Amino acid sequence: MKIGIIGQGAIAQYVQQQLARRGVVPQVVLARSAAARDGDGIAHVTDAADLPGDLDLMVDCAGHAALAQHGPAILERGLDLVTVSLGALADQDLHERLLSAAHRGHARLHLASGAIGGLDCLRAARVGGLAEVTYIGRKPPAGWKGSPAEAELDLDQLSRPAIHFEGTARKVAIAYPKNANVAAAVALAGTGFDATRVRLIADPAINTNIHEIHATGAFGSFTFRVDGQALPDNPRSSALAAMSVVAAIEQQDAAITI
Ligand SMILES: NC(=O)C1=CN([C@@H]2O[C@H](COP(=O)(O)OP(=O)(O)OC[C@H]3O[C@@H](n4cnc5c(N)ncnc54)[C@H](OP(=O)(O)O)[C@@H]3O)[C@@H](O)[C@H]2O)C=CC1
Ligand SMILES: O=C([O-])CC(=O)C(=O)O
Repeated sequence: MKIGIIGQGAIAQYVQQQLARRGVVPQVVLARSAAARDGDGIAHVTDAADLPGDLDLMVDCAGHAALAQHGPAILERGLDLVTVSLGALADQDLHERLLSAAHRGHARLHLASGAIGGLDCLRAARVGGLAEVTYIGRKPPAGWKGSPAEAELDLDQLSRPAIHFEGTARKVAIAYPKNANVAAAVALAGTGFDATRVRLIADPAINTNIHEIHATGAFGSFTFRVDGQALPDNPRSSALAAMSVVAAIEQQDAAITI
């Protein structure tokens, strides 16, 4: 597969390392600057129009702004796109633009599962009717740096768990673009952005990113919890999110998928 990657941060680097283990070197990186990293030897471009014509897949590891900036043009030229920036779809206008670009280009936008699991259960349960879905995200204070939690709490002085957001998945996905893509994943697999309830907690007693789903419906009830290790280069982002991108790439090439 000929792959291009958007971004060169913590997730993108993990993905590149894992691809290298599988003998795959990305053809191109779409970045904010065309200057290649020392020794990476990969072409860098800053505009989707400059991507090589023979790519099989683009992979967004760069966040909401990058998906909004490049996603529609990539899909419109007929290139499938894997993204980890699911929360961007809470913006209805962008959602529409991505959808119509995908239709026009006969391309697909694949949403990586990210730092959470259990989305298959929600997707199936939705068929019979979901009554209530709640997502609770809990991270150490450092994991909320650079988010609206800083305006609610003194993250450096926290001595007990503190809630800094309660509301809908739509609100949180837009307000916390670097931290609440998981809420968007739960919403998109389950009851949607406006019906999914979300609570975010900064907890000084933990050192993992803990994500929980509680769902009830015609199927019965379901609880999911993951204690995720953060990526060494970014305490905000769980390693599982980067792993899910690699898993999504592997699915694109597989004859049998799960
Ligand atoms: N679905 C999920 O569960 C999760 C999703 N995420 C999403 O993934 C994103 C990336 O995470 P992570 O790698 O840890 O973050 P980092 O901050 O480590 O890296 C972000 C990278 O994206 C690049 N970037 C930002 N905007 C653009 C743009 N417009 N065009 C091209 N590149 C751009 C940055 O470029 P530069 O170097 O120039 O700053 C940087 O290389 C998060 O912002 C979040 O939205 C994160 C964790 C979990
Ligand atoms: O990586 C995580 O634990 C979750 C995250 O940042 C997000 O949902 O955007």
